[in-house]
Amino acid sequence: ACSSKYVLSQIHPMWQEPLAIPGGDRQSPIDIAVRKSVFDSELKPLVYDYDPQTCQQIWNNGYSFLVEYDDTTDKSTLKGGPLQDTFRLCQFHFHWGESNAWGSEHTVDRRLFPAELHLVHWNADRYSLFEEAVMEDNGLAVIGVFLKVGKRHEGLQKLVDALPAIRHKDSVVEFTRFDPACLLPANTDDYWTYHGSLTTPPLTESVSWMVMKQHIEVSHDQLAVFRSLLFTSAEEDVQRSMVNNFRVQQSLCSRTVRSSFS
Ligand SMILES: NS(=O)(=O)c1ccc(C(=O)NCc2cc(F)ccc2F)cc1
Ligand SMILES: [Zn+2]
Repeated sequence: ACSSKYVLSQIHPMWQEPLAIPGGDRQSPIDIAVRKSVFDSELKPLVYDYDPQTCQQIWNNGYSFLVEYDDTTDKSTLKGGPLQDTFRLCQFHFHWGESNAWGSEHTVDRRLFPAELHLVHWNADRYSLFEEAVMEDNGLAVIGVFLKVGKRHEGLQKLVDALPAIRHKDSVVEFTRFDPACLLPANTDDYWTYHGSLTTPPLTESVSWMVMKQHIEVSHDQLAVFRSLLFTSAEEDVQRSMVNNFRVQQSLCSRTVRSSFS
């Protein structure tokens, strides 16, 4: 009876909250209460400069799928915004729900989106490796972009077409010449920014978050392919759909969310 593989979409144990959290007063994600955010005229536009040639592979890490970039040189960088230094792109990934009603990690005035994109960068001016930067206060910069279901996203399709090859945890395929800038909204000047953490263990409090005000649109069918991924490796008897891979909103504590727009 165990030989028949069946698929469950249950809350993955990983998303039960760990007990002890380092510090714990600047955790992510959060709800962005728009009327409580503070306009900061000092915030500059984001300056991103991504080289599609640095795209290397796409893989299923058992939490999400990641598109990884060569971050051994300053070829794909982010600066400006609230950032003092130059940050290198190391990977991007998504979080999504089992239905279009939820899936994002951040919310805006409690509004949930079906999915959220995270572009992960680390401070190459001050550290020499991601693993070092991830432990430091000003070590990481993550851009968050909300996804809404609507028209098909042409740039996303190349990525969607690669997903069946990495259905199971720990599967990886070569993935090249993908420009992550195509996943950014037209307007990247309007964002909210705050100091937070990784949203998956080890939840380290090293992230400058920049959440875009403008969302991008993907089609229902494109999002459905995300949900065809599995949390489980090929060897496991019970396969579990990779859905609801988001963390619940955390307390803002004494933090203020700043906006780059009034
Ligand atoms: N959802 S998110 O954008 O907040 C996020 C971004 C990156 C990571 C990550 O790199 N984890 C692995 C990892 C963490 C470490 F702390 C050290 C090494 C390492 F590989 C986790 C969550
Ligand atoms: Zn993430």
